[in-house]
Amino acid sequence: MSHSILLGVNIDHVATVRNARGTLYPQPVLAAQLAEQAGADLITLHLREDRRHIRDEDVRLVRAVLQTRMNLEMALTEEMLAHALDIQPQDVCLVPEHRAEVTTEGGLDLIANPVHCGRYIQSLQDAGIRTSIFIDPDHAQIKLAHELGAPVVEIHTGRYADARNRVEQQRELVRVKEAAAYAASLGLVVNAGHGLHYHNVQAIAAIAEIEELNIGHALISHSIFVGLKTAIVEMKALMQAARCGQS
Ligand SMILES: CC(=O)[C@@H](O)[C@H](O)COP(=O)(O)O
Ligand SMILES: NCC(=O)COP(=O)(O)O
Repeated sequence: MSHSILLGVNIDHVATVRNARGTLYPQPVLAAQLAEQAGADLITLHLREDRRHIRDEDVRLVRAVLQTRMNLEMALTEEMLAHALDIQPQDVCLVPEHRAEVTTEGGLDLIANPVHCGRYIQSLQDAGIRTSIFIDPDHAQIKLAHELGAPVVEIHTGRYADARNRVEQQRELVRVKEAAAYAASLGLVVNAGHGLHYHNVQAIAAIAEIEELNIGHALISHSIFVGLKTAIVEMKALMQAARCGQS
């Protein structure tokens, strides 16, 4: 457990803006460099099968210039495994993908296919790539992630973020807290992410077992109005204040 908490900036939606018009700008690689200069502890990017935002060239460019750490999110496909083994990011986060989804809808279901998931974890770990599992706050899934050899889990905070009222939000917060404590008790590195923004991040950042938050859509959205540097500085300040019990 640490007094500081790391911020992974997910730059997917810089590419969304670029792809909207098919221009060369805004460049995700420039966003990655500016984010690092602003204090991002790592850069997260999701190379989706449908390339709706981040594309193969973005991953190569970012990997070539990154000073901190690349966390590459990918589905469990042979194509994506080959990309990861070629690019050699410091971290990979295995996430479920469904083409029709607007965004990631849930954590990876390890229980449904443990052998398949275990093979990807083993291949990545054998290549020296630290493997994280994007996972629901579910003890059975977390236990299996540990048994399959994943050193890291990223707890899906989507249900917390999408809660329709305070009661539901509190219930989901308790699930995240209990899952974080359980994962840490197994010796896993515990991260969290999805749907976090400037008004809901505090309660998650205050969870002592969580080492890193990956935040993208809300931060990039805010940067449209205040700039990327300010958006990152503000988010890190909120996270750190929450971690130190000052919010
Ligand atoms: C796994 C996760 O929650 C996000 O990092 C993921 O990238 C969401 O997908 P989009 O970025 O396409 O919304
Ligand atoms: N894994 C979560 C992530 O990278 C960013 O998710 P979001 O903040 O874009 O919802």
